[in-house]
Amino acid sequence: MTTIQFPKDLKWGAATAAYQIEGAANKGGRRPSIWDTFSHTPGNVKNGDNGDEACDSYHRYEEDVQILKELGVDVYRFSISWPRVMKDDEGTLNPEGIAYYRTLIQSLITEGIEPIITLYHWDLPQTLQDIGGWENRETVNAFQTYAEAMFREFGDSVKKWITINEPWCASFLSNYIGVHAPGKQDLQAGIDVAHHLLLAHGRAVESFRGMVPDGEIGYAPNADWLEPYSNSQEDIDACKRDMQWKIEWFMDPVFKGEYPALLQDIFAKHNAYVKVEEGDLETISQPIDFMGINYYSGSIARHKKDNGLFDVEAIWDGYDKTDIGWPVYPEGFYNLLTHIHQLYGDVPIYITENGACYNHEVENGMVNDQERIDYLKQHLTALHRAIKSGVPIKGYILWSLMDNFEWAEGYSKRFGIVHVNYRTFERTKKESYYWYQKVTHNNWFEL
Ligand SMILES: N=NNCCOCCOc1ccc(-c2cn(C[C@@H]3NC[C@@H](O)[C@H]3O)nn2)cc1
Repeated sequence: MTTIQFPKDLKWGAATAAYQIEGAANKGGRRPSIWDTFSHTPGNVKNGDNGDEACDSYHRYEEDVQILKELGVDVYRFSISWPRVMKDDEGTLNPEGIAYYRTLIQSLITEGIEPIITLYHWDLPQTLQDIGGWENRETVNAFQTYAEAMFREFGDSVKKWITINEPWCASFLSNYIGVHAPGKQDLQAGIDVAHHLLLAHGRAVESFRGMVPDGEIGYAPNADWLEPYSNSQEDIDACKRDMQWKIEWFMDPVFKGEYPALLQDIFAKHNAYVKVEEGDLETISQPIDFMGINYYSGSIARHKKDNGLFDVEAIWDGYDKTDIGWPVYPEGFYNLLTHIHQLYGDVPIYITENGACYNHEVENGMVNDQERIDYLKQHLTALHRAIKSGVPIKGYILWSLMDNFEWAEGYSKRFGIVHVNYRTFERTKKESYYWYQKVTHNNWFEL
């Protein structure tokens, strides 16, 4: 048997996000977010699902903290619901919301689990969307006000912070492709939102340096990996264009202080331009302490003329697929991490999301999700290979602790290592939970 042994200081974690697990959407003074509006609009979310109740973690957080404690993780990554903690967009706190997160944070620390807070995990207050949302530069100011309030309230006990989760999803998937909230299909809107998300990231980092001097802050881009189908320049260039859309478009501004020219030229062909104001890139590119990487899947891909923005076509035939239909592609994880290391050097990296959708149900009190264990083994092996290649990986945070509201897929797609019964909210630890529990305790696993 082969064992995969990780560095002793690697942090093990699990992740969730507010709108996906909390529920209590209209309780405790929470205001509506764009995902409340989007999910309550017929046709946007599978089966008409919404986050009104979700996993009811707002009321069941004590049980969830115990599940985390038994899991043996070092860190728990969760997000703060902006509309739950801010009464308005001018900085007025909602005491009930603040109290909820203070209790959650203290519960985690009491159990020896380090909290990692994500400030923006897509649940923008609807009141800001009503003035244009992230397309409006005013939302950047409101985000900085919110971030400063959170640093003031929780910076004494929380030392690791993530500004923006998956800016590609929150900008292009949501405002150009249109499958996530607010559901626009406008390339210029996607570019404007992406720029303002990066600017909001930079503003929060600026505030953080003065307010939490002993803390660490980063952000969490997502990327997949596209491997050229052939060594033709056409296929190589097609893959490069699509990957730049997730990697360079969101990392060059932060680490190089510029947007990639290749994509700016492509966007210009569609009369879409990034509108950078004086000082924006200086704000965006100030140093951060780590980068989160969210990876799920990838595939080979090839040039296909007039296909989408980048004349590229992913080829998913022949791959094992998860239950959300994405190829199982662990080599892409290794390729992505070493590629990012080559591009940006020794920026410390946390894997802030990696996991798989398998929709097993409870049978005789257990959930046999061997496919998820196999996915995790393959991807942790790829991670181990990347670490051995010199990529500075500081932690692995599994998506997700529990089944939850998977955005436009609703509750039809289960990513958790803990099963959730959405009628009773009963939690059932899956076989993958027990497998991961051994990894977090031993820091190695057997292939
Ligand atoms: N590339 N072009 N696509 C064109 C067609 O896209 C159609 C749909 O696309 C996508 C792409 C990506 C995702 C996605 C979901 N998660 C999982 C969540 N991560 C944050 C956390 O909350 C998890 O729930 N990560 N990524 C969904 C849909």
